[in-house]
Amino acid sequence: MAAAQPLLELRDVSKHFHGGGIFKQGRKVQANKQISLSLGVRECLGLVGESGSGKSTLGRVILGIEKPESGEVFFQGVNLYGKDKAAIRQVRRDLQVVFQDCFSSVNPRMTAGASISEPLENYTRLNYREQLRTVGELLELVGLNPEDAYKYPHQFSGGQLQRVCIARAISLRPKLIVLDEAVSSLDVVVQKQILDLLSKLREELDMSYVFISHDLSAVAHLADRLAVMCAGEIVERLDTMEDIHCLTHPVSVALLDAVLPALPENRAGTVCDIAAAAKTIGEERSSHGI
Ligand SMILES: Nc1ncnc2c1ncn2[C@@H]1O[C@H](COP(=O)(O)OP(=O)(O)OP(=O)(O)O)[C@@H](O)[C@H]1O
Repeated sequence: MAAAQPLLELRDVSKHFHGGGIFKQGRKVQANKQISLSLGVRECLGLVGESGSGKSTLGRVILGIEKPESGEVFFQGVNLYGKDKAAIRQVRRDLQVVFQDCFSSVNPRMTAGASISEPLENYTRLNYREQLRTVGELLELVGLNPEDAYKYPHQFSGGQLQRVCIARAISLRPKLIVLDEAVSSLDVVVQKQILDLLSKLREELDMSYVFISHDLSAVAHLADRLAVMCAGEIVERLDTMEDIHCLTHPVSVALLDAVLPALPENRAGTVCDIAAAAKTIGEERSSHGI
């Protein structure tokens, strides 16, 4: 029997940029170098690495908005940079994104309801009443009230506005969401709430995530698998987060070292102890109500 087709598959993807301006003339930056990966239905891949390692570029490549020089990106079997534009448009609605900065992700002059409705207007033929009802349901799904549809971005807290952005991202019931540092600008309490929300929505709506972050503790909370990036390449992979203590690449170890255990009694100081703490940090946060 043939193996099930992965939801997302990258084959040998490479992307570089040429530095512009008088200070960077001709300098070539290899943002992604021969990256291959695949992702199944309802899976969450954590993509970690230090700043500039190419995570966000890879996220844009996966979203179909940053054409690589070489390699192929298949989503639901469709080559996102191929010739079949109709098929690409069809699968694009199943591919959404949530960015770090929720305030710049929405139009400050548009109500939350109008922002959430945008994808519905582009891709569906819902009438006004149906849109109103759908927006209300989406707001409830992300833990807000239907009346919040009439509020403007400045009337929300950062965590609430990120919920609005998540409501917009799930409005078309996508199959895959790229979460690009989606919780990084939030304080730890709100981070935990949004991670729990994302976890719940993944179950309820059968979605997959590519979760881009530099914070291994947040990734450990949500991801099933891990890819560590350095200088445009994937330098280490984990097929299960249970093995987080087995990471060996210097970048992985540095990321583990950057995870401070939440409680003083767990600060034993070795990389292995910190790895264990990274794995359990979500439980600690939960048990202490944060
Ligand atoms: N549009 C662009 N033009 C030129 N260089 C770019 C462009 N986008 C990204 N780069 C460069 O590509 C490299 C990878 O950047 P990218 O934003 O993908 O890294 P990152 O791992 O997401 O970093 P961070 O965690 O800081 O967001 C960097 O050296 C960056 O300067």
